[in-house]
Amino acid sequence: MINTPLNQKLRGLYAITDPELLPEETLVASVEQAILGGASIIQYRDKHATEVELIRRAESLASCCKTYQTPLIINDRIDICKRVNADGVHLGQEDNAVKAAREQLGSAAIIGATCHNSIDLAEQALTEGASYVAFGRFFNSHSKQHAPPADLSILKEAELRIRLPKVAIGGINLDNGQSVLEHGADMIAVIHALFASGNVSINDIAKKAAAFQTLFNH
Ligand SMILES: Cc1ncc(COP(=O)(O)OP(=O)(O)O)c(N)n1
Ligand SMILES: Cc1nc(C(=O)O)sc1CCOP(=O)(O)O
Ligand SMILES: [Mg+2]
Repeated sequence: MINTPLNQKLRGLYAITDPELLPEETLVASVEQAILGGASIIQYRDKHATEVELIRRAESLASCCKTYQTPLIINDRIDICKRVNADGVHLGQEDNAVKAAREQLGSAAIIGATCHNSIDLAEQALTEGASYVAFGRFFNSHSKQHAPPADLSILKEAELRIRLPKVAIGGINLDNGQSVLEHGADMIAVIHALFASGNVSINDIAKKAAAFQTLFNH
């Protein structure tokens, strides 16, 4: 396993941003609420921003996350991670992506890999130097409806075979989160159930994050 002091944080609620739910005006304040509620790790995920917007938003988030000593992961973009001095990247199934990221970001970076429903992909990610493996989607997802489905049993299988923290993602909410943890997830990654509106106020994000974090105490 990669030995970073941040490894101790690879457990708990993994909050992922979404530009539709969190426009730039509310992005940092919303993420701050998630952190205050107890989120352990933040991912900046933004598929539609321009280069300038990506850098500006990632810089703002990096500054906020640094204040709270909460790791910031950048989705897809090693270059943006380097540019804003974030803690790591999350990568999909591009060829050798994890290996390239490890080479470019060094041994202290947190590098996550999407493994869908596959132990083989997780083994490959481990070999290439990943810090954690992500499985999903476990439930219907508002944020990525066509992500490949996964079965909760993959988490138990990974527990036996992959010596890395395991993230579960896809449609996770306060009702099904406990079952995901019971199957062996170390982190639950959430967009919609944490950041979707229906919030009476921004403070509700902190309350929801705290409720997710409570699941880890059982
Ligand atoms: C924690 C976490 N797990 C999975 C994903 C999905 O990554 P990917 O398959 O590359 O898809 P996009 O997020 O890029 O659409 C993730 N971002 N984070
Ligand atoms: C970004 C992403 N990746 C997934 C995968 O299965 O790889 S599911 C997903 C969306 C997660 O958002 P929500 O909590 O709103 O379902
Ligand atoms: Mg990706």
